[in-house]
Amino acid sequence: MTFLFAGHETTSNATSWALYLLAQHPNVQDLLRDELVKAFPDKSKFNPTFEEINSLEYLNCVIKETLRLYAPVTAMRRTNINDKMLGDIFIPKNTVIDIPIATLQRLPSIWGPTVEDFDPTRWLNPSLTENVTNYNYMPFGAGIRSCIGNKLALSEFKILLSWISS
Ligand code: HEM
Repeated sequence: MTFLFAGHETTSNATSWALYLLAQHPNVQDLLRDELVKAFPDKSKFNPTFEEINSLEYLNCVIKETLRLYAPVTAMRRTNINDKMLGDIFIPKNTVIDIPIATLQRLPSIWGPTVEDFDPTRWLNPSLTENVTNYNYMPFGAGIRSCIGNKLALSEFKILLSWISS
């Protein structure tokens, strides 16, 4: 049941947003299609391996940027089990902490003035991603309870999008 709920809605939601963004940005769609047609010239033989689908740089950027702007899981909740200092803030034991994934992924202080833009190439530009870490870009969560289906989801998402876009 967990796999059904955690694995179905999230990936279908991400794919829908990717298609919406591609429809809004035909230039991105063209660049993606160019990469796909080059990698898989004969669509009737489209059956990529894990390595092949993950070697596509622009596709990877489109996926990362979609998950940044429209994180399917918008927030996570944790309860700290011990008293803790976070910088100079004291967090007492048993405090419920919300981790706002979607907000972190749209903070101008991290992503700069183009934060609201759908710009897959930001992932190729170190000056636009220099402040990005696993703790402010985390569509699959972070730490030991992060998404167990991460790699499966990314492969599924990439294959679906490639099939539709090529
Ligand atoms: C784009 C697709 C997906 C996204 C964005 C996503 C995101 C996440 C996030 C953020 C968490 C942590 C939630 C929390 O701790 O409150 C999580 C946990 C989890 N995900 Fe995913 N997920 C995706 C796809 C999948 C798939 C395909 C599966 C399985 C087939 C899956 C199975 C799980 C499971 C079992 C957990 C709980 C792990 C644990 O508590 O140790 N997810 N996911």
